[in-house]
This record gives sequence, structure tokens and C-alpha cells, in this order.
Amino acid sequence: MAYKKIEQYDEDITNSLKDSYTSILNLLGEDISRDGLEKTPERVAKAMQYLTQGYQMDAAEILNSAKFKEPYSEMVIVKDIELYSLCEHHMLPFIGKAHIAYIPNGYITGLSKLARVVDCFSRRLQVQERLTDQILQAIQDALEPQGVAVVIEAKHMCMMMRGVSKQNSVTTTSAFSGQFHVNETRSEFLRLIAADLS
Ligand SMILES: Nc1nc2c(ncn2[C@@H]2O[C@H](COP(=O)(O)OP(=O)(O)OP(=O)(O)O)[C@@H](O)[C@H]2O)c(=O)[nH]1
Ligand SMILES: [Zn+2]
Repeated sequence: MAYKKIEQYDEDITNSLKDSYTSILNLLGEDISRDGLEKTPERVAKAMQYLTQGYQMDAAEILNSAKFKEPYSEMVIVKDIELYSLCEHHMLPFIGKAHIAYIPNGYITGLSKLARVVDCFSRRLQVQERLTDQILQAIQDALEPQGVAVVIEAKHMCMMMRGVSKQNSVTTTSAFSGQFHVNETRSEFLRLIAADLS
């Protein structure tokens, strides 16, 4: 299935990446013959393929694999979906949460599929804005609901570990379609994702 986690890595790609990471470690001044680094190029090769496995996933296939006819027509919200992505400028992580809502129009999808769509688009080189839009568009296209809302809050390591070095800034992005352009609906969504229901 398109959204299966990577369990086997392509040997040719892994070997090429391994050679590249050996050169990179060398260029960074490391002694690649020391014990702890012996397997590092291969580990990084696999880690990077894991972190970019979204390229092999198909959001439409994910959502359609559990699409059910259902007359429910109130807002469905899945909030606090953790996400791990890589910024396309520095290839450093940005980490946060996605909140997703949609108002069905005859069809619902499996709740986990919304979280899988987040993985599909976040496990790539990204900017937070495009990630937000892509999640929204995929849900809109697959379910044709009355509306979709996506809010993402994330911390960018490239702003924390380097560069401007700000440890506490959080970036929020949002995207809305259909009914969520109506102020009342949008406000209800924003109120519900802010509420602590635990
Ligand atoms: N809009 C947007 N910008 C991002 C995202 N992730 C990282 N960036 C920014 O991408 C920009 C790249 O700017 P450049 O000036 O080309 O890169 P840089 O010299 O490394 O910039 P500094 O990070 O300011 O040191 C930086 O301002 C980053 O903060 C993102 O998801 N969305
Ligand atoms: Zn960055």
C-alpha cells in the first residue's frame, strides 16, 4: 500500500547515499575510520529515506482507502496530530502539530487517514505554508466535503539551532476552504482546537 512505512530500503539508493555521506563526514573534518562512525553513513542514508518517505505516498489513495458513505454533516476535527518535517532551505527539522477539520458532504474518511495525510506531505522537504495547503487540497479533492480547515503550529530548528537563534518562536499557518470561509464556522473550529477537552 502507498502509505506503508518503509521497512526495506532500496539497496542502490542506500549505497549511493552512503557514499555521499561518507564524503560529507570527511569534508566536515570527521575521522570516518573511528569506531562510532563506521556505520553512520549507512544509518544516515536510511534515516534520510525514512524522513522523506512522503514522496512515495499517495494522499488520494490514503483517503480513498477508508472512504465511507455517511450522512453526518457536522464538523469533524482531529487536533494535535504531531508532525515532523524538514525545511527545504536547510534540511533541518521543523516539528509541531496539525489540526484538521472538515464538514462532510456525503462521505467521511477514516480518522487515522487524516493523520496519514499529514505524514504524506510532511515527510518531505517542505515549507510550512505549502505543507498546510497540500493537506487541505488533498482532503478537499478526495472527499469533496463542504469545507476543510488546516492549522499547523511548528518550531523550526533552522531558527533555533542556527541563524537567528530564537528558541521560543512558533509559526502558525492556516488554510480554509468552502464553509470555513464563513466567519462563524471558522470561529467554531478555532475555538474547538484551542479548547482543552481532556
Ligand atoms: N516561509 C517559510 N520560511 C521558512 C520555512 N522554513 C525555513 N524558512 C526560512 O527560509 C529562509 C531562508 O532564507 P535565506 O536568507 O535564504 O537563508 P539563510 O541565510 O540561511 O537565512 P537565516 O535563517 O536568516 O540565517 C529563512 O528566513 C528561514 O527562516 C518555512 O516553512 N516557511
Ligand atoms: Zn530552514
